Amino acid sequence: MSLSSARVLRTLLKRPLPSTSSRRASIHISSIMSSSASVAPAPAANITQSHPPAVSSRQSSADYDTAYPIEVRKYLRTYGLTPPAVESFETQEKRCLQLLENKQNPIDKYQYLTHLRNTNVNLFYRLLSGNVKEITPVIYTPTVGEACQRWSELYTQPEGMYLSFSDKGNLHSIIQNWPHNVEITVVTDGSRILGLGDLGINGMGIPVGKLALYTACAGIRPDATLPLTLDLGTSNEQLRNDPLYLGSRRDKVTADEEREFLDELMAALTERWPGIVIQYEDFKNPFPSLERYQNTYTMFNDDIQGTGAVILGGFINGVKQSKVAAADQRAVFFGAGSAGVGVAKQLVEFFMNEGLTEDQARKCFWLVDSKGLITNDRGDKLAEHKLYFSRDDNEGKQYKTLEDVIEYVKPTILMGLSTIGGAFTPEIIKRMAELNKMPVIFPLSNPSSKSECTFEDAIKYTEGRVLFASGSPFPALEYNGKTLEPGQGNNMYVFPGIGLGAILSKAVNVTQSMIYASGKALSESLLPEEIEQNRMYPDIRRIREVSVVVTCGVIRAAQKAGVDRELGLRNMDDKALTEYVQKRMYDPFTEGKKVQDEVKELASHLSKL
Ligand SMILES: NC(=O)C1=CN([C@@H]2O[C@H](COP(=O)(O)OP(=O)(O)OC[C@H]3O[C@@H](n4cnc5c(N)ncnc54)[C@H](OP(=O)(O)O)[C@@H]3O)[C@@H](O)[C@H]2O)C=CC1
Ligand SMILES: CC(=O)C(=O)O
Ligand SMILES: [Mg+2]
Repeated sequence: MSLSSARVLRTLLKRPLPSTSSRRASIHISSIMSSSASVAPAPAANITQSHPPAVSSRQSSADYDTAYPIEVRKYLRTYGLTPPAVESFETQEKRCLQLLENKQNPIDKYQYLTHLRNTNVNLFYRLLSGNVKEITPVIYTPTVGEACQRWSELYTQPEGMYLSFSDKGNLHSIIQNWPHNVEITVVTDGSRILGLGDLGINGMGIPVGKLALYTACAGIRPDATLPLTLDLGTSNEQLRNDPLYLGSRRDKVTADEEREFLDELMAALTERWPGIVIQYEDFKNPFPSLERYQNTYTMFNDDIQGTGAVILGGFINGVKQSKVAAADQRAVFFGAGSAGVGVAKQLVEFFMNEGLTEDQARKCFWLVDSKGLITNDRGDKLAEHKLYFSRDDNEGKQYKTLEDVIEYVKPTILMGLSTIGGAFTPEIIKRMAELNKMPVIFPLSNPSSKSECTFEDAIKYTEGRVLFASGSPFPALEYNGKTLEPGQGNNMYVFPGIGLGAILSKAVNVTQSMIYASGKALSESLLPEEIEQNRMYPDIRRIREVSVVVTCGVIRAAQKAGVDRELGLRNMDDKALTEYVQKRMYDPFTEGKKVQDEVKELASHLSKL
């Protein structure tokens, strides 16, 4: 494309471009009119002057794809900036997989993948989509746990926004610095990162990882995602004393200060990007913010609600195998925090749908925290979120250890959301196997080091009869001549579909019915052969098609609740809705093709002049 065409192109581009975004147009025009590598429209004036350069380059990194044909490189003005060969996707993938394999440890692999995402975003997502089972454990749990623990040590570039408590009063203005239009953000204050405790702003790895899954699993465009970390101080003294720590060295703000900050944040985000979906993640006490914002903003809490939905999905399929009726279920939850209570509440709703009254359903649950079984007469002041499940039928007796609780309750279900690795000892697992034909044992704490037991132990000590799902992945096992696949009860099966469903339906709120629908849709996404294999969760390699099913379920629930604003979707039958969702998903395999089509179309316009 010659420079003399620039004026003609400028006239042409006053019209909307045929296929790709105006972003592409701005790259093209700016790259032709000047030699600067400008990417995004300038932000409004604000107190911070410039964009972080690495963020900008991350968002334009697709332009340096070695799969682009020569004419596309010329169009993008990247000709000569990449090696001459025009590569197939297969060759690119081969190199990436080789490089990954040659890295000795998980964190090196994590760093390589971060680099790849920042230098060729479409290739990163092609690689991830084609190897989701192998790569998810590197960019998400368990490796993301270590990445967060070492974030300050390993830091090389910004990958999202950091907002500090000292920025209060200016959040609206600072948010204008983000150079892209955002459809979804994942926000954390780092105060409970997986089961690893308060990691302060080092928790940024979680929004980055979750949003990468949003793109890979639900096809939300990478540049429409905003990883957001709130620097509200940290209770982690070791971090505050670490010379490399990149956050404020102050103690955690008070609950009142946090609320004021979040009020301003929520208003600022929605003012800049009306309709933005806001996912809360890994806050130490997320109940107040969920309560406060769920009816006012398009937001949800992944640890309470997403986890509840994903366990609901697997549990519905587990019950079909164990055939234990709702009325006969007795569930012991080891851990009564956001995830424990979130999951228990979701299962209460399921038991009610199975015919129990709310009180009957609630009575099927015994929750255990760091002080033992939660009862009304335990003698301590219970946190608000524990009250609903607090028992009043313990006849004055207190049960302090998990073993004691198991002997008392004789459970059919044992859930682990405690952050205590190895808490389900061989004795506990064996006891569950004595009590049940098919015990449900879900060690759901993350990362793997915090899992309450391994898949191997669960199989060994139940003689292969366990219905098992863990939060972090475990390898498959050979047992009695059969290959057994562990279930992965991780909210990654549902949050991408909850987010995409909320975006596409333009939901004003994320209702409880939408959350429930996501779990229900997940349970219905199993293929006949997966049911045949007694799986509770679909093969993770199908996560993209599963996310479409979940998204459709969420959209239908939004319509039923009347919170949708994209009314056109109401008239679509299920097939049309599925196709609509699929069409709206970013596909890293066809991105390059779109640019090629654009080049062809422009060339054809020019030839007619
Ligand atoms: N699989 C998945 O998709 C998900 C997994 N998780 C995982 O679940 C775990 C918990 O998360 P979350 O609920 O948000 O965390 P919280 O900090 O909110 O809750 C942790 C709970 O575990 C209890 N606990 C801590 N130590 C012990 C102990 N020694 N014995 C018994 N109970 C104990 C705590 O007790 P107390 O209340 O007394 O402090 C608390 O009730 C994390 O590891 C997280 O990674 C979370 C979300 C999703
Ligand atoms: C999976 C997840 O959200 C967690 O462990 O916190
Ligand atoms: Mg979480």
